[in-house]
Amino acid sequence: MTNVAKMKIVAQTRLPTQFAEFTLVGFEDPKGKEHVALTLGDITTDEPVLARVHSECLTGDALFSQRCDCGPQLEAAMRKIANEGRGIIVYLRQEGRGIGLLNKIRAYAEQDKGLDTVEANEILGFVADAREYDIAAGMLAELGVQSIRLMTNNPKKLEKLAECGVKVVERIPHRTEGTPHNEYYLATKTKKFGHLL
Ligand SMILES: Nc1nc2c(ncn2[C@@H]2O[C@H](COP(=O)(O)OP(=O)(O)OP(=O)(O)O)[C@@H](O)[C@H]2O)c(=O)[nH]1
Ligand SMILES: [Zn+2]
Repeated sequence: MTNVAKMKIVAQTRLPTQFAEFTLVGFEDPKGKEHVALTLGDITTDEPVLARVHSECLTGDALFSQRCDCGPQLEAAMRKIANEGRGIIVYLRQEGRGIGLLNKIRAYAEQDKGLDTVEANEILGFVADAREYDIAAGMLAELGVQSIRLMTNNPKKLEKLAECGVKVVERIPHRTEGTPHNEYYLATKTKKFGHLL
């Protein structure tokens, strides 16, 4: 298959959370970068697996930032998977849409001056979205996942995963409640990235 990164499972363990006890699987990609998947139940059968492919957002996922919707989206995904008793979260370490944490902070600083999220990336010399999904495809393949029902609002993500050979049988809308701080960000995602919000 093309566009599938060779992913190595390095270790795995139980991960008890308030939602369910997941299995946490630690991966290393061909460049030595670390990624994780959270799995619940048997995800190797031919029944499509409820899935979230989540790109790292330290500010949203861990620091409760209200500039974006990442934290609530991650939490909602864990909750939905727990309710079904089966699913997977592929957690990709492509912070800041692939530009890294410090550059994302630089981009936020540009947004503080009035630019939108796309213009801020561009003024810093980056493309609007540098993310790749070959690593997600490699993780899903390594874990024996055959097809997924993907929680996302991002049509580009569906396209890119399909290009990497991931069989997405259904898109499940994954909206969260906005805050006064992320209203403009979500509007820009709709306008410039075509997010279905
Ligand atoms: N460069 C940059 N990255 C951002 C910004 N806000 C959020 N991110 C990153 O964007 C990624 C999340 O992407 P989103 O566009 O929110 O959502 P998505 O994953 O494309 O789509 P959904 O599946 O619908 O959530 C994470 O890696 C965040 O760190 C920003 O203003 N600038
Ligand atoms: Zn975020």
